[in-house]
Amino acid sequence: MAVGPFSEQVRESRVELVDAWSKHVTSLLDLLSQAGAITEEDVSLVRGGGCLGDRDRMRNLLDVLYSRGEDACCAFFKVMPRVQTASGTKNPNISIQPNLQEHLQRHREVLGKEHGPKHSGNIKAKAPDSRQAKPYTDITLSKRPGYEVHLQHQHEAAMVGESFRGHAQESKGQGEICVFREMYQSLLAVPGDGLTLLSGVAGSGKTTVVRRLVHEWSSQKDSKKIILSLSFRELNLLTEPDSLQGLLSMHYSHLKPVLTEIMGDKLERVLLILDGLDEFCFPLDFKRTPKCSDPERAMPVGAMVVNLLKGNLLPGISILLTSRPHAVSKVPPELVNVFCSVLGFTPAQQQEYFRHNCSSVQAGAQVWDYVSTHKPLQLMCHVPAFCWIVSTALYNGSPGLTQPVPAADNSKSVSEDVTPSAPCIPTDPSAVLITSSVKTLTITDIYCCFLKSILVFHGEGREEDSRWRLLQDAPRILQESRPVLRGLGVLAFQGLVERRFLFDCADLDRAGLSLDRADVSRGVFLVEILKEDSTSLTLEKNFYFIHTSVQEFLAATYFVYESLSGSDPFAGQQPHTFKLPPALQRLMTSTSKKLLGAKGLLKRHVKKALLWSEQKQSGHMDLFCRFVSGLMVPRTRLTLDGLFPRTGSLFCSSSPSTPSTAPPFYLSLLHSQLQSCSLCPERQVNVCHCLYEAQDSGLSQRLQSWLQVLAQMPRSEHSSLEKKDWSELAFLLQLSPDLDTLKLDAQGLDAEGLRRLLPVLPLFRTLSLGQNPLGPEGAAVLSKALKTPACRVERLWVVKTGLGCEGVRILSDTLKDNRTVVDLRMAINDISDGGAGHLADLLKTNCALKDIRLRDNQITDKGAELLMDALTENSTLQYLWLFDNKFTKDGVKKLIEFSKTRTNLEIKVCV
Ligand SMILES: Nc1ncnc2c1ncn2[C@@H]1O[C@H](COP(=O)(O)OP(=O)(O)OP(=O)(O)O)[C@@H](O)[C@H]1O
Repeated sequence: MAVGPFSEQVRESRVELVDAWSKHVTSLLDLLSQAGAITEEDVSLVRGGGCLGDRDRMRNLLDVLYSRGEDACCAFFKVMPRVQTASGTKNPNISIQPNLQEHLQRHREVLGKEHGPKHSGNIKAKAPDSRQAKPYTDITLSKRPGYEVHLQHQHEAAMVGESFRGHAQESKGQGEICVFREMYQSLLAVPGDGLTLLSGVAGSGKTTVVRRLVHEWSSQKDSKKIILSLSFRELNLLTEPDSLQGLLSMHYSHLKPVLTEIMGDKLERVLLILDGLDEFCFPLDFKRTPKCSDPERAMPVGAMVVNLLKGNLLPGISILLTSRPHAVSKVPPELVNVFCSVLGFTPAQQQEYFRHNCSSVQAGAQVWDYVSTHKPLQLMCHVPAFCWIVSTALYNGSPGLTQPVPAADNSKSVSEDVTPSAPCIPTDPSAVLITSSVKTLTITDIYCCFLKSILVFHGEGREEDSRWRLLQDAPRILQESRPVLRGLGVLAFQGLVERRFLFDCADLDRAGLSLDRADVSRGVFLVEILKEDSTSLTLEKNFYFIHTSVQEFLAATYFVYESLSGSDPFAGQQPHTFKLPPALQRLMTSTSKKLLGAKGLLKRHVKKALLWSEQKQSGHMDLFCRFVSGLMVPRTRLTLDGLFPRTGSLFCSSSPSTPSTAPPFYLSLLHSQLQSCSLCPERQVNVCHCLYEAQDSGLSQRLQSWLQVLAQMPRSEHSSLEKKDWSELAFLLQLSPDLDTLKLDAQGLDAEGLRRLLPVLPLFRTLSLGQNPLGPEGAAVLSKALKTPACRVERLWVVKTGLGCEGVRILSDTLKDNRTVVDLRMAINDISDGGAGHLADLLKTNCALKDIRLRDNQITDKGAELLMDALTENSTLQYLWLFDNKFTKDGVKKLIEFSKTRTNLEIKVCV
């Protein structure tokens, strides 16, 4: 039985509680049993056969609650306000600590316990030794006044590491780099900063920052700040209007007696944390929500949040709001005082993370060595949640991931009598991964190993077994896990289709995942994959996958499993459309199976999945498709041997060994998707990620050729780039965090090619794209890149790119709002006086450009006049190159004279 603050309060306030609540004992019993906090047996025990009075029944109830522990006592305090509202009685003061300081001390203790450091998902993690005493690895953040939004239509996994690119060189315009301690100090300062918005991709550590902040504050007795912390996941459960006062007193019942005092004259001391805006399912209408400044007035929870963020409710408090990037734009920029981004772990912090979170220093070093030599992996490891997934996968080591390496003698004999597909097993499992580089590592490989390691090593009663015995037994364990994995897959897939990330007990039941069943190892597994959402605002249990990428992986596992088994993964997944009766559904499936055959059906399903993701331009299916592509590789599936049905010679009749690429039909499906011009650039890059996961054999050669192009090396005879697919280059560039300059002069790059590079164009400081047929359409693409809020382009070199007057017009319009480009080179573009006029308009408002080069552009004296006129209003331009244009002698003279009048401006012209 867990004793905590609520149990203590039940014990200590026994007399007051009996006095005040005996007359409500029947309602309390009803609500507590509905909430599952007490059992039927408890209820009859409390009633005592019907002959007891209210006070005795109340005493019995308190005894039962105390014996049931902290959760039951907490439930008791939560149902109290409901009884109170229903009966209309005034709340009896149950406080035993009338003094504000004592209440705040108690509050600190409660929050401190709730926000204590948690070990990552592994419930069987060993007790931390002295090396692991540090529960958090420091994380890198950036901080700046104001607001920043990210590229839309991009899966957040694709944005991983992008923020670091900008900061590697300097932090100009991107905010200053800081660490947790600085953020902690500014958030706990009195008075505070108003609204601080903390943005970061999934798993980047926002909630961990919140936990650490609250935990450290709880032990700082002299802190003047009073922290109140709520998560949007909890707020989602408030379907009925409520007042802020009601909400807080329900959430923090121990603060109830002093809430009015806190909300009265202590507002500048309050820090309200609202965690996970992206999960909030109610609309936030900042324009039309009625203003409300009364904390006692009931309103829908969306209106409450709007009024809090606008400062109508509790004016003067500080707020820390956390969100994934895609939801940041829900908040109007003018309300945000400080914008922080979680950049994640730097390589040094990753190394430190592995040192502290692997079972030994040596294991940590090996994992780091491996990660640091695999760029795609290292890029993903900027995100702490990936570090955990990667270290679990790598450390536990699944030999299925790689080819066998020469095994130690003693292990060789062991491996020989394992299943035929099991590879040799060396003495140290991690060594398999660390030493072998036979197979390219994909993200799917990592997730397969992660899942296998949890299933095989983390089950109840497995710790005594040797790792080798367990690995030998893995196919059996995986086969036995099929039902539970299928259930998780159904849940994950359905959630993905409906964009749902929180599931209730009914969802779990429908997926056959009832947690009540007495299957211990299955329970343990579920606990590691599905986290219970310990909401304190209602008593309903909710669950979410430990990380969204794990949900996406399990959805893909389910999808591929069903497709390989000849079933339709989409069956029953269209809740809003007409559903066939199950018998008819089965009949149709078996008929199409006969007509199409297993191979035809599989083709049909994967095609549908790819098309489906293509239609979801939001990108939320990107990672799912990557995993499906990875799992189409028979060798990758081998890591989860025992789980997938054996497809025999379905797609690999000619191959005696397990194929290490996806079947040809699948690869050609991806290639034809890549050719499609209707796909948006981000989706096209994702198709390349899919090709990478599917182990397309030509991809690595083509990437090598792209590297030669980037290095401006003469194309080798054996170059595999007969036809350039610019999406592949965009893919390659996404994996290259160190690139600062994109130099693609004279590469035949046209507007369509440039469009495919769009996701990466804004990331570079120098874009050198001269001598390419870009034309005005290309200028329009560049314009989109320059409009991206995260744009870093400083030097835009588009010499001889066929821009013409129209292209210059498009670029000039965009540059009016751009603050990053300082150097614009557009010689030999035939821009004429019309183009010069557009640039002149630009110069009247732009304060960033320092250098413009316009050699050989058919500009006459008229164009020169327009430019000089505009330059009288511009004080930032330092160089204007006008060689080889069509000026008269008079025109040249005027330009030189004008230049002399400007000390900071040099105009170059042929004399
Ligand atoms: N500073 C840290 N030190 C060690 N581990 C960390 C740190 N930050 C995050 N982690 C690990 O990453 C996991 C995910 O972190 P967290 O839940 O804080 O991310 P998040 O940004 O809130 O994600 P989401 O947007 O999905 O809610 C944690 O469970 C923990 O294992």
